[in-house]
This record gives sequence, structure tokens and C-alpha cells, in this order.
Amino acid sequence: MTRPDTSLDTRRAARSTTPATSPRRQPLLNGTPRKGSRAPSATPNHATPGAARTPFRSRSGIPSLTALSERRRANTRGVTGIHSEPSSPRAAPACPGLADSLQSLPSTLDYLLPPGDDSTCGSDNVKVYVRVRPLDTRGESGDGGPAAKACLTCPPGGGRRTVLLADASRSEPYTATFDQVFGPEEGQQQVFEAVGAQLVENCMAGINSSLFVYGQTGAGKTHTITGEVERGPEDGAVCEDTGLTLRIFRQLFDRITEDEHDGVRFTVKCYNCEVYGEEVTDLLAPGASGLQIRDGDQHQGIYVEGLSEHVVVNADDVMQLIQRGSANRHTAATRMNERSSRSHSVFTAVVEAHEEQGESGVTHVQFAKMNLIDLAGSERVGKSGATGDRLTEAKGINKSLTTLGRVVSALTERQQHVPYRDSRLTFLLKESLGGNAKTSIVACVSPSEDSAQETHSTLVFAAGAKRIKNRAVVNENTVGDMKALQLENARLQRELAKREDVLAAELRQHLAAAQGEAAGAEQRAAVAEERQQQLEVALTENHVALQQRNAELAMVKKEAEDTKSTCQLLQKDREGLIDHNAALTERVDGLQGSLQRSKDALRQSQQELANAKEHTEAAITAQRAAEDSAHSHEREKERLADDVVRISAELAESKKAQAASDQANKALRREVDQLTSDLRRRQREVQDTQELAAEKEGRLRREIEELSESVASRSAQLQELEGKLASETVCTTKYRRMVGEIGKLIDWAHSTSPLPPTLGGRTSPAGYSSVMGFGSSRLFGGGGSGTVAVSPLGDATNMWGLPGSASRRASTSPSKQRQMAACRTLLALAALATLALSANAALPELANPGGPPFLSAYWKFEDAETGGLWSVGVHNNSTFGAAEYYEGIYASSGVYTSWECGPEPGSYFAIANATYWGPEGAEAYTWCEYGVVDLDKGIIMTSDSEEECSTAPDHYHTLTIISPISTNENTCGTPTTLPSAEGRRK
Ligand SMILES: Nc1ncnc2c1ncn2[C@@H]1O[C@H](COP(=O)(O)OP(=O)(O)OP(=O)(O)O)[C@@H](O)[C@H]1O
Repeated sequence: MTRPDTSLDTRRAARSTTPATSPRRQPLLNGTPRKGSRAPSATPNHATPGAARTPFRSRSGIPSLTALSERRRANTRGVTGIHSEPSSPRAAPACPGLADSLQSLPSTLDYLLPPGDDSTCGSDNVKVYVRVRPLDTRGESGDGGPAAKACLTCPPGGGRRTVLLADASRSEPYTATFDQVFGPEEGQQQVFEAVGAQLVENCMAGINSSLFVYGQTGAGKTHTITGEVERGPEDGAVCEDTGLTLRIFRQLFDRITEDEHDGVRFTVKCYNCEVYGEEVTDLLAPGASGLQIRDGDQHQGIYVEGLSEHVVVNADDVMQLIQRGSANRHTAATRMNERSSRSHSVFTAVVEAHEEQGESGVTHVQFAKMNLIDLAGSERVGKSGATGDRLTEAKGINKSLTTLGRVVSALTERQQHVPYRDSRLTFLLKESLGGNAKTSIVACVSPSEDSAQETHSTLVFAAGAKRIKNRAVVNENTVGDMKALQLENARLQRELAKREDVLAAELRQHLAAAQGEAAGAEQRAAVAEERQQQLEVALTENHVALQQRNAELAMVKKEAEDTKSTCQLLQKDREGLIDHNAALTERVDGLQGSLQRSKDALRQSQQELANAKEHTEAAITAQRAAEDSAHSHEREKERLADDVVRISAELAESKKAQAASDQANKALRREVDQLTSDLRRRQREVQDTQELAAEKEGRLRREIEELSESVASRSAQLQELEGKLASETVCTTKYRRMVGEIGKLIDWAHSTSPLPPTLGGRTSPAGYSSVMGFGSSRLFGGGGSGTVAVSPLGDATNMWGLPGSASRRASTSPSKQRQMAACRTLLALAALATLALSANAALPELANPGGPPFLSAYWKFEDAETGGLWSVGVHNNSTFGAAEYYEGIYASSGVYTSWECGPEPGSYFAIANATYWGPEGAEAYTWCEYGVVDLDKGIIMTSDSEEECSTAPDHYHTLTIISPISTNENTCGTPTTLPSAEGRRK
């Protein structure tokens, strides 16, 4: 028994990395476990993405390679079992195509599994994640200024899958949706759980995987993929900043420990190289540069010739390799990043699982390759200020990234030529982009306004890469000596034969279910898409309305601010007026005081006058009394009279002053009244404006709340619909693949036909019986008047359902038997082709729900040996076409059977029978509907005119479907006279 080239046990004992540099070609990107391993035919040509669901896998994936092989054998059941004589020496080698097709059936069945688990649904689309780094404290512009503002957000309702870039240089914000978006607050462990853990499971399932980080310089690529590489504070832990690589290997070794058991052994080999400029260098064997990249055979894939190989047995070994590789990598300080990677680094691990098959001497080897790629960052040299070596490096980096962009475009546009060889980088990544690997990309971006342009390019690249489809397969091999392999082969053949029926039944069931599911899914997808578009439009309108409302609110706020400042001014005016009023009041008070004083003076004068009068009277009395001594008193009298005149004048003057004061007082009062009423009016105005503003603000706030609620609920609906759309898209993909699988079966059936060579077939009885068994048990099994025979030649009674002497004579002569055999083969071909047609035709049917059902098809073949014509009609009226044959021996008939293809009314159809021709000259029945299919248009029409159908001789021999002739007219059961053989063959 041959063991793998490196003894795991020995290595385990040593517990150390083997730094051997192999002089041979080392398989960097090569899954081949060792030189001289088995031929490609031992490896399946289809991925089994749903393998993790099968009972053969444990929770952890592939604890047992035998289990995997069991599963594969179970999946291929139905190949040899179809043979009526499984031991036929030609059976196995005659059917490699069928074996391959049936080996692919697990993936067909997997497509039928309910959607939801992406890792097992069979979709190999590249997964794309976006990681937003925190804003840089040194200022993103790199000029040492203050930190820039953020321009990248995750809009609410985006489910952490959508980013919105509001770039000032663009009129519209840019949005895109990815598999997941990690914000600045999300740490290395969260990224590992979402991105890295899948790579471990892929490795354990024998599937290649690649992870690469992309983005502008300083965006966090090296931080994400490598980060801090050292042990954590606790035993077995990693640091918080440890990147994906070490975390992946820790989990990988945990999983290996879980899955390793008696008979199953794992080996892990690591490689690390960098692409600097266009030169490939081994980072683990310094000095080994200028290495060549080779495109090996199917197993080797892409590999770097002469790259050193390092066997590792635990995560600490890997940690040392990462540290060595990082130390040897080209890095330099730039304005954008203190430790900028100036090369692309590729860290590769090849994980092999070996299982010896007990006594048989056969060893199963399952292997997977994991690439962890840290791309150098793109940079705007104007911004980074690179000169000299840094400038040359930057140009080289940008050039290789541009080629990477062209490769992505070519793949997404499905161009014939993909320019992988235009740069070393893209050549190395060939398998990861569109090849045999499950690929994840983490696009690292900065949220800073300064980096908006670079972030935009990164997001556009990432959105494009999301559309790339890969075709990952399970890498498996079986090795052993020739005898052991032959024994194993024989055992597999026996297993294969045993399990045929189960698979056939499963396929039929799943096929029917898938068609129904696909029909519903397509319909729902269309509705969901329409709904999504409506919601998007509504969302956009709501955004616009919200922005308008915000603008209005801002204006109202501004008005309120203005009004407030006007109020303040008015308040100031009011205070001035109050002061002025107080001054006026003071002045009035002053005037009133002086008036009072004048009045007092007047009263005093009047008193004095009264007193004077009294004195005068006393004087007059005294004069009269002393008339004699009046002279002296005469002067006194005159003085007193003068006093009276003066005091009277003063009194008049005081009265005038009081009148003037009253006048001024009145004017002042009027002025004060006027100002007071002005003030009140302004106060009322201010109050009204404030109330109006408050009311408007309240109304706008309510509207904004309502709008926000409606936006949130619509976003939730949109998210839900997106989810549905995604799951339905998965169903549709499954369905389309299933159609492809059926097409392969048809091709195979055609190639193994027992018809004469002119009919494109072979005369192998084994091949022939396979076709019939396949057709009868799977497609023609139910309904109608009987079951078509499984055996190659016997059981004609079932075959000949129509009355007629010719049919009863059918199984007698050898030539009739040959015709019957050929007839059955044609039935199988027709059935298979109709199955494919139904699937194809389901698409226009779905696009036109409730439209007319399908389908009928008609094939004609010319038998060069006899010159006869075969016709096989297929249509949806539950009759099944046999064959028509004339000239020479007359044996043919129709068989009734029906075949239900889908649950939808109208998608029901069956295979029409052909024609029954009696012996020449005898009465014959045409029990045939001549079906015609136009695959280009996807429509099928039939004609009851055999003449019309037979006027397309160009299509004979080719299984090509004849173009439309006329609409359906059923002539079942109508006796008709045969045209002459000559006439029919023209
Ligand atoms: N998500 C993050 N959280 C914390 N720090 C980060 C994050 N992303 C990046 N950084 C820090 O930013 C700096 C630049 O990151 P890094 O070297 O990983 O960028 P890069 O994309 O690899 O750049 P280059 O292409 O120039 O090599 C580092 O100091 C790194 O620690």
C-alpha cells in the first residue's frame, strides 16, 4: 500500500516545521498530493457543494473519506443498475459519459434542497465583504492636519450589507450591496467568524478556497489578513489584533484534531511567496527569487516552481512562518502608511487527508488548497508623494491591480479571452478567479472624505468581483497498486449497479419538485423584483421628500431665529421707550412740581394780596381815622398799590406758565400713549410669529417622524424582499443547472444509442439496454396502458399497446427485435429530449403565467441500413410515441403511457406515440401526432400532416428538432392509408 510522501507520524514526533526546500516542482497551487498519483478520471468533475448536508458527513465535514466515497457511490447508483445484465463486459467502459453525468447528480439533488444555507446551495459566486477602517487620527490627507470627516455610511435598513458613499465630487451618492459590511467598530474575531471560518470548513471538505484583501494603501488589508502575529495573554489564545491567517490555522488544527481517527491522517504544508514588480520571490527561503509560475495539469493547477514547502503540525508553526514571511516581505514607510506593503503576498496551505481502506490496499486522498492573499494597496502617487523607488513600486502595483480589474471585467462580461497572463499576479490568482476554488474578497476602505475617490474605485471593483462565478470541486484521489485498484473498481461497479434504482426514483421526484419550485420561484422572483423596484422608487421619493422637509425645517428654524432676534431688538426698543417714558414722566413730574410751586407762590401772593387788602383796608380805615396824618401813609398806600400791580402781573405770568406746562404735558402723554400702543402691537406680532413657528415646527416634526417610520418599515419590507429574491434566485439557479444536467444525459444517450451509425448511435446491447432501462423506469414508468420493458428485447407485450397484428408479431424475428431495440432507444432519446425541452420551455411559460401549456416534439431519423424512417413524436396529451418503421419488416406500434412533469396544470405533458404501420398493403393506423419544436423560439407546434413533417430531410440523422409547421390538430385513432414508402421517404 502506498503511503503519502511525508510521514505525518514522524513529523508529529518531531513537532517541528520541516523547512525542506524541495528541488522538485512544488505545488504551491497544486492539490496533487504526490508524484505519480492517479489519473484525472479518479477525481470527480463536479463540485459537491451540498456535501455537508449528506449523512456521510459529520458535523465537522469529512471525518471519513470512506463516507465520502460511500456517498459518491450512492450518488452514482443507477448507472449499471439500468443494465439488464450488470455483468456485461461492455457496460462499465461503454458508459463513462453517463457515469460522469450521474456522478454529477448529487449536485443536481443539492440544488433541490431548500434555500438558506449558502455554503451548501451550490452557488460558487465570489463572496465579497467590505471592511471600513476607523478614521485615522493623523488626518487622512496625510499632511498632519486634523482628522477628516466620514463620507461612508451604512444606511438604515441596509441590513449591514449596503454602503452609501456621499462623495462631494459626485451629484448622487454611490450605493452598493455586498455579502456583509464590517464597520470600524467590528473587530478581528467578528471578521474571522463571518469570513475565515468558511475557509476552514472548505479545507476539511476537500474544496480549494481563496481569500484576498483589496483596497487603497493604508485601508487595512495587512491588518485584516495578518494583524498582530503573536500569542495571546492566555494559553491557546490570540491577541485582539491578530488577523485572519493565524485565527484560520488555529481553527484548522482544532478541526483536524476532532476529525483525525484510526485510518485517517492529515498533513498540512505551507508556502509563502511575494510578487514584487513582476518578480516572484520565496518569502520563506530568502534568495530564491525570479521563480516561475507554471500552469500544471488538472491536479497541479497553477504553481510556483521551486517554492519551499513547510510541513506544519500546529498553529505555532504557522505563526513562525508568518513572522518569517512578513519580515522578508518588501515594505516601506510612505506618507499614507508607516509600514506599507510594496508587494503582493500569497500564503498557501495544502491540507491532505489520507485514509487507508483496510484490507483493500487502496488509499483515499482528499486534499484542498487554501490561498491567503494580501494585495499591495493602490495609491494616487500625487497624494502619497511617492518618488524614486517608491514611485516605481507604486506604478508596478497600480499596473498589476489594473490587470486584475480587467480580469474581473472579462469574467463578469463572460468574454472569451480572460487576460490572466498579463501580469504575474493575475496568473497566480487564475484558479481563485473563475476557477476551481471558493473565493472570498475583503475590500478594505477608509471612511474619510479625503479618500472618497479611492473608496469609490474599491467599491466599484468589489461590486464587479461579486458577479464572478467559480467552479469549485472536491479534490479527491484514490491510490493503490493495480490489483487493489481493480478490486476496488469492481466493488464500486457493483455498488453502482445496486444503487441505480434509488437514484432514478430520486431524480424523478426531485425533477418534478424542482420544476414546480422553479416555476414558482421565477414567478415570485419577477413579482419580488417588480416590488423591489417600486419600493426603491418610493424610497428614493421618500428620501427626496425627507430632504425637502429637512430643508424646510432648516428655513423655518432660520425664520424662528430671525424672529427671535427681531424680538430681542423690539425688546430693546421697548426698554428704550420705557426709559424715555420714565424720563418724560420725570419731566412731567418736574413740571407739575414747578406748577405746584407756582400755585403755592400764587396762593402766597393771593394771601399776601388779601393781607395787603386787609392792610389797605386797615390803612384806609386808619387814613379815614387819621385823615390828618395821611401823607406818610399816602406813600405807603402807593407802594402797596404798586405791590398789588406787580403781584397781579406775576399771577398772570404764573397762569400762562401753567397753561404752557399743561399743553406740553398733554403732548407728552399722547407721545407715550402712541409708543405704548406701538409696543403692544409689536409684542402681539412677535407672539403670533412665535406661535406660528412653533406650530409649523411641531407639524414638520410629526411629518418627519411619520416619514422616518414609513422609511424604516419600507426598508424592512425591502430587506425581506431582498432575502426572498436571493433565495428564489438560488432556486432558479438550481433549476437551470438541472436543465444542464438533463442536457448532458441526452448527449450521452445519443452517443450510446444502439442505432446504426447513420443514426448517430452504436450497436452495443449494453448501451442500448441502459438507455431503455433508464427511460422506462424513470420517465415512462407510470400511467397509460403499461410500463415499457426494462429488458432489452423481451417484454414486447407491454411495448405494443396498440391493437394490430404487426405488433403481436414484433418479438419474433431477429430483425424485428433489432427494430424494437432501436425503437426503444429512440423512445428514450425522445423522452430525455422532451424532458430538456420541457425545462427550457418552462422559462417562456413562466414569463407568461397562465399562458398556453406546452409541449410536443417530433424527431425523425433515417436508417441507412434499411432506408426506413423513424419518427418519434412527443406531445402533452399523455400519449407516448413509439416509432414508425416501414420498408422491409413491418414492426412498430404505439404505446400509451403518460409522464407527469410538473404540478402546475398546463405544464402537464407526455410523449406522443408515433405511428403504427401494418405490413405492406395491409390496413394501418396512424396513431401519431407529428410534433414540431422550435427551440430558438421556445414554442412547440404539431401537425397531423406527416407530409409536412417529412419535408424537412435536412434534420434527419441529427436529432435536431424540425421547425414549426402548423398548430395542433389531433388525429389520434383515425385510420389512414399509408403513403407509399417512396413517397414517405422523400
Ligand atoms: N480595522 C482597523 N482597526 C484598527 N486599526 C486599523 C484597522 N485597519 C487598519 N488599521 C491600522 O491602519 C494602519 C494601516 O493599515 P494596513 O497596514 O493594514 O494597511 P494596508 O491596506 O495593508 O496598506 P498598504 O497597502 O500600504 O500595505 C495600520 O497601523 C493598522 O493597524
